[in-house]
Amino acid sequence: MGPICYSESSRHIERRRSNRNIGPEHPITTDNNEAPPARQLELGKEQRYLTRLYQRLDLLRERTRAQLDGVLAQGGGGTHQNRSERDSFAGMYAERLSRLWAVENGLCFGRLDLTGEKPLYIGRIGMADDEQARLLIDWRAPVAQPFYRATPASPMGVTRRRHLRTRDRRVIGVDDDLFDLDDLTEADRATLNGEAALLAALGEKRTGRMRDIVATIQAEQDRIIRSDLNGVLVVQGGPGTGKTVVALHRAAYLLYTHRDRLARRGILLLGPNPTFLRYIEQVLPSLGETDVLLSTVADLYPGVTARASESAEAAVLKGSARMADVVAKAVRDRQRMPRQPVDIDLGAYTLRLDRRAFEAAASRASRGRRPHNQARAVFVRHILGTLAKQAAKQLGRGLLDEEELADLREDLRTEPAVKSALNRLWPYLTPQRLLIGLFSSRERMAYAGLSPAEQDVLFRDPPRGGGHWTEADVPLLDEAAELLGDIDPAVLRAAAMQAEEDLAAARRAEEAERQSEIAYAREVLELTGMGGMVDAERLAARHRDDGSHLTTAERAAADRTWAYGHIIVDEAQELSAMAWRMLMRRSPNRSMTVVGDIAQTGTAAGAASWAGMLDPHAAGRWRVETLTVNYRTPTELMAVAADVLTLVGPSLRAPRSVRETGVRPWARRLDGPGELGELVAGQLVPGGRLAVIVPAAQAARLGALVTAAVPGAVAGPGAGSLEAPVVVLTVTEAKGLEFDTVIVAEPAAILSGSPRGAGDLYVALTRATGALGVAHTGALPAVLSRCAELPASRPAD
Ligand SMILES: Nc1ncnc2c1ncn2[C@@H]1O[C@H](COP(=O)(O)OP(=O)(O)OP(=O)(O)O)[C@@H](O)[C@H]1O
Repeated sequence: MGPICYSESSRHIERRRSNRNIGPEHPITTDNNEAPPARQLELGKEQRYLTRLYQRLDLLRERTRAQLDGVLAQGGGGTHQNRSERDSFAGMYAERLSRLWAVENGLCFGRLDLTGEKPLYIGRIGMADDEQARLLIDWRAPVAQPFYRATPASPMGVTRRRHLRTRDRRVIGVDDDLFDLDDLTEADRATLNGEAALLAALGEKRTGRMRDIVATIQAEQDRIIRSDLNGVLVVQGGPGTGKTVVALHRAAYLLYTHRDRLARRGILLLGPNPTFLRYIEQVLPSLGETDVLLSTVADLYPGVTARASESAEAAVLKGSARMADVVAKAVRDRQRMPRQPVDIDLGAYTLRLDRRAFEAAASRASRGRRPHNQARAVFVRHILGTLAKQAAKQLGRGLLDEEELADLREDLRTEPAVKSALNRLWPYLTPQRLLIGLFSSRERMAYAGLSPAEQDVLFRDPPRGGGHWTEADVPLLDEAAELLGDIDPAVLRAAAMQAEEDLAAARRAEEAERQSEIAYAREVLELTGMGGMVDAERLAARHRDDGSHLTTAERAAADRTWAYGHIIVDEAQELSAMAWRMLMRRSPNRSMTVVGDIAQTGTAAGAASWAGMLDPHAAGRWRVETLTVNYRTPTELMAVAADVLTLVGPSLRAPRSVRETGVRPWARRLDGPGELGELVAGQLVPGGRLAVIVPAAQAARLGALVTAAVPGAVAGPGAGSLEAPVVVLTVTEAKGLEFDTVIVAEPAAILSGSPRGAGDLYVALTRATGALGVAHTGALPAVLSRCAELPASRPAD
């Protein structure tokens, strides 16, 4: 037994293989499709099966909807327990229903024929009939594994792997890989062509949103998706090797396989920026999984939205590991005795706190490594004790018994002068207040160990309003929160009561929120087809009450100390040492998938090696898997990118591309930047998406030129950027994304724009799935000499 070999076509296949660099692990397949009647017969058979599956899906949806309706119809009355039981049933049915709706497209995409067994159909979810006979196998189930892993060398009992291509509810194609030559029938010959599914998927126009690849996962990717949950798995791979998409499928796989553990603790998926999260956000729902928290470092600290920008120098310094020590010292600075003793004027008499009294209280407070805000209670108790004794003496009351001293202590506690002295000596601190105080005082920065030059980089006046936090501040806030601990809720409540105006404003906001929830509930009802059956206002009210309805992801997002069941980090090479510390606190069990490419590191605070970033936290507990095949960028484009990669590191190797287009990348010299708009307009392909990737320093100017010249073009990563036919982005903004056509503008400025300029240019050149061009006003960098320089006004044919 072995892979099929037609005399004529095998040579053809070998040629296709070397062209597309598909490895020997792939079964040999042909695109011999000449047997229409036999092929039609196969299509008809598969259509009948698919129709049956959709009928079953419709039935399950109807049943689930009836169950949900039944629970909701019971209303909101009864005991608390009744209500909470009903809520959890309603939540369960609603989730099941949305899962059943999510799998409409591509419900079933494969069939596995195994020796001596009935064929298994593989799809997005598992389904059985009322007698519990399997109709469809979830792609994540162990029995589905051969669909992705079987090779001629190791067929895993598979005789045939069939890819079903469907549109809406119709079968439009079947492509087979055969592993058994013995029983080759006429029908088999008509459907052989296993690579077709992959190549068809890769050749499709991009929509601006990442799609799932569940039908065409490749063996090396499948191994990563199903890799063990424990420990840190690093997935290293060049651009376009599927790291992101594999990470997303791994999240879906882990939720399926370890649902109990992960449903409680949740999965966090960290991406580089909000645009990237929007780009990938549809993949998990299309796999039927909605309860994964997608976030960026900038959004990981509850209550802070870090969008301000700062110099690269400041970001690098804030990201360095020694900032942990700086923050710790900044906290200790707030527990220091002033140079002079503190006099507390109580009108009738004056109390004095000297160094001895302070140090005795401070050393008691610091025992047991309590966080600052909790230690404050011990400090205050001690100081009040000292002051009470002094007061007794001054009042001439001599020795007091314990009870009298306690009364005196309590009296002193409420004295404004005492309160104010205590607040100076050991203030309640929020992380925000600590950092603002640190960066606006050279004296405090010096105490925390920052040199005068570093103080110049970090100094900033205390901010007037919100919106001043940067991404690099977030791990520092988190670090500070660890050392400070929570503030006593009673203290917080008292402070909140004083803020009456805020409360009134909050009430008004709440009413607005209520209205928007009702509007949202209406939309949900329409979308799920439940309108008419359930009242939107009642549904909204249900979801407003006490938070018990929140999903795991929502609860985790609001809790800084949440420990996730698993964390997936994409573009992980960009994370600073301080960001890793923050993440590791959220992953005490060190169950993580870390996805990235050291060669694409753009930020100076990012990784130079995985060991450098992971050894401090998970020495001996991380393993590396490498992806080697580029599914995005055609060979011709990758050749240009590979030249640039040698500037990043002479020993680095670009991944091999799975396909070629026959179109060479071009370069076009512009007489002035003003020509850029016209050039871009000439490259538009109907229905295709084009990105112009520009140096950060010229983003505003070039963005304006392109948007003025091309209708519908968008500059920057804001709303609508993913859907626009043309978008102008910097390299940082384009990281992780892909487009049909890419034009890299002013590559020399990208190269010289940062210490990691070569890495940036490499990233920019590898964003295209189809065509690549370079537009330059100065000389073309020598490293891009492989591009065909176009003298004429028409850039490429
Ligand atoms: N097995 C597959 N079947 C179909 N498409 C695939 C497959 N693997 C990857 N792709 C496609 O290749 C493209 C690149 O994938 P992805 O963005 O995950 O790569 P990446 O390694 O994260 O790239 P980068 O590091 O450049 O951001 C995507 O369009 C993805 O859908």
